[in-house]
Amino acid sequence: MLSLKNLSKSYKNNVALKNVSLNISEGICFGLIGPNGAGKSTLIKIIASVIQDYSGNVQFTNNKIQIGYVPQEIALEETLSARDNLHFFGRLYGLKGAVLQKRTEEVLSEIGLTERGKEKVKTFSGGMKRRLNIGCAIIHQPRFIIMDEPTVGIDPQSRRYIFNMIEKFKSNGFTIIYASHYMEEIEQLCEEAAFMDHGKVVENGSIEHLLKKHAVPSIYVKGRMCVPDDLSQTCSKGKDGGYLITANNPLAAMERMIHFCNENSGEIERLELVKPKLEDVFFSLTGSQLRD
Ligand SMILES: Nc1ncnc2c1ncn2[C@@H]1O[C@H](COP(=O)(O)OP(=O)(O)OP(=O)(O)O)[C@@H](O)[C@H]1O
Repeated sequence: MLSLKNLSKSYKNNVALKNVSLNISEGICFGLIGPNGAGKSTLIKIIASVIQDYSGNVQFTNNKIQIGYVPQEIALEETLSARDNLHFFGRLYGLKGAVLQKRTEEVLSEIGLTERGKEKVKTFSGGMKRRLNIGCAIIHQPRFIIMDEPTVGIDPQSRRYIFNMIEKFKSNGFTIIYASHYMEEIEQLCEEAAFMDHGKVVENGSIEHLLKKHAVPSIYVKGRMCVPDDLSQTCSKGKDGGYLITANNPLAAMERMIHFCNENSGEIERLELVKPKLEDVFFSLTGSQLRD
């Protein structure tokens, strides 16, 4: 367990974190979500010990736990090869000799760069750099991996590759903290998440709990028909000329639509349940006002 208690951090007059407390269980992927400037990177840097002048307490149950930190900005030496970058980071973590050689080859294979190991990083695509950035963070085999927006600016293939790596980390019992703006990534990868805004945790819990508490399901209906008065209050225009109706009991709303249509000789072309999304939770908790 990682326990964060009353973490606060200011950059001169700018308050980045205000009394953040969280418990993060081991063996899960924990998502950090929030608009620009919410404080996610600051929190991550405190956990990774990159920032040390803060108030509050960071406590790991296992004091000897090793951390791998994947920073938001790619931190590689462009003029060196992938292999030499891995060597460099491995040596920083105290690896040497045959162990360092073995780990370097293992990591190159894990990040799909064995064939390109000799090439200079400056010739790499965004996806290759992101994968190598992760490789440098796991060279010392940490069981706790912190990733700050690791899929920014990459193609779907590299993203899929990184997701598969994360699934493998999870099946090996590793703990991952994953910050992202991409809500569908958090939904797909994480068991639990915290929403941050203006330096505070505004909500946290399991993804299921967050969706249940903050997002209302909807139904989508399209056809030659009207919407009954009792559903029209929560009805808005959907795509392709259909209607989106939010309803706490979507199955009852679907039944109501079918009956109403039958009674009024309408015709339904499409009727679907629209599952609530984490994005709905995000806007419900943080609003839609721009942050810059
Ligand atoms: N080195 C710094 N000096 C001054 N202010 C900073 C510094 N780093 C962050 N801040 C400020 O602290 C606040 C929190 O920033 P932080 O980078 O932690 O947020 P974030 O949620 O990670 O944002 P983003 O999604 O844009 O990466 C912001 O107001 C930011 O401008």
